[in-house]
Amino acid sequence: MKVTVVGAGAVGASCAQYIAVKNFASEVVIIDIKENYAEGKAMDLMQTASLMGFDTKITGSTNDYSKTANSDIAVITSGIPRKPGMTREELIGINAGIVKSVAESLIKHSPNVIIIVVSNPMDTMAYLAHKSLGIPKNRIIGMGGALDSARFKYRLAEALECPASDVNGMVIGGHSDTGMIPLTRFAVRNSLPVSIFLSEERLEQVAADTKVGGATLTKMLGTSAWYAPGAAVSELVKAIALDSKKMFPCSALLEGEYGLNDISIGVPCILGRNGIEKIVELELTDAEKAKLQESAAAVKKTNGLLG
Ligand SMILES: NC(=O)c1ccc[n+]([C@@H]2O[C@H](COP(=O)([O-])OP(=O)(O)OC[C@H]3O[C@@H](n4cnc5c(N)ncnc54)[C@H](O)[C@@H]3O)[C@@H](O)[C@H]2O)c1
Ligand SMILES: O=C(O)C[C@H](O)C(=O)O
Repeated sequence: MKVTVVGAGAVGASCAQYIAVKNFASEVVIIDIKENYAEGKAMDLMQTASLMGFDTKITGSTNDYSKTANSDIAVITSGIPRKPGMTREELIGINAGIVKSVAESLIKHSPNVIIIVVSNPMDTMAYLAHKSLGIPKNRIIGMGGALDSARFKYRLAEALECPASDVNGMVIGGHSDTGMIPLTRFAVRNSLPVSIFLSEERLEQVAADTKVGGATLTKMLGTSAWYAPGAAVSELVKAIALDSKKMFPCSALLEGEYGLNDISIGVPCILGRNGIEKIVELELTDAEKAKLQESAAAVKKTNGLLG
């Protein structure tokens, strides 16, 4: 299993690290435009192999896509991150050109690759990859919901004063400060609805904190987060590599599901060796449906800014 990670920055390096440490891929190639940067990150990571006990071979390359040839999975993290006070949508002007050219270079050398788009604004960048490449829709996956759901679980565990491993919950909708939809109705501690333990007001606070999870960290760090994003990507890569058929909310191109068309947005997906193997359609309440429609309208507005 060969995995390419484009962008050797904070998220790309964290993603390569988690993939290697989980030890399921034979090879990870990191690629960046900054001279020697990916090579340096790859060497540094390789020097952790004997310490961390993994056998994955990590190499780096400065923009030479021939090194990525025949990748099974490629992750696009190239582009600029936001600074405190910015929205993800403000990154479109610079990141759209980067994501389009990177996606085209990847497909030239790996015609069967499954692409995971991370660069922001992620739902629009995933849509752009679909429109630019025209490959089967199961092979382009936007990563946002897996991260947002991890943050939802973190906030639920905080409110419940329990370990995150005791809770489960999912966030669907657009990967934006206002568009995320934490599905509080379905969230559980062990198998019990969290509404047994938390008041409506506390659950609303959990949802609100989840939605601004990225902005909160950007304010604290001066740039956006990387550990949880990298870990979330590594879980999607692992589910595809191991053909696990696990469910994650992913930004998927919709063709009528949830009443939406011509948009990539976060919905529950089953991941396996073919990428998105199934989009799961939930029975949403009228209020949840309205939130999803509103979230989709905002993503479409951003898509409209693509040249
Ligand atoms: N979808 C998500 O959940 C999620 C989570 C975190 C970050 N992000 C996004 O991921 C992106 C990367 O964030 P980061 O913190 O790693 O930024 P970063 O600045 O640390 O790294 C980005 C890297 O991309 C490289 N790059 C730029 N243009 C390139 C090109 N054409 N080809 C190859 N490499 C190129 C840069 O040289 C840099 O090393 C941002 O757009 C950020 O908003 C998304
Ligand atoms: O918040 C950001 O801009 C980066 C990323 O989308 C995140 O949620 O951490």
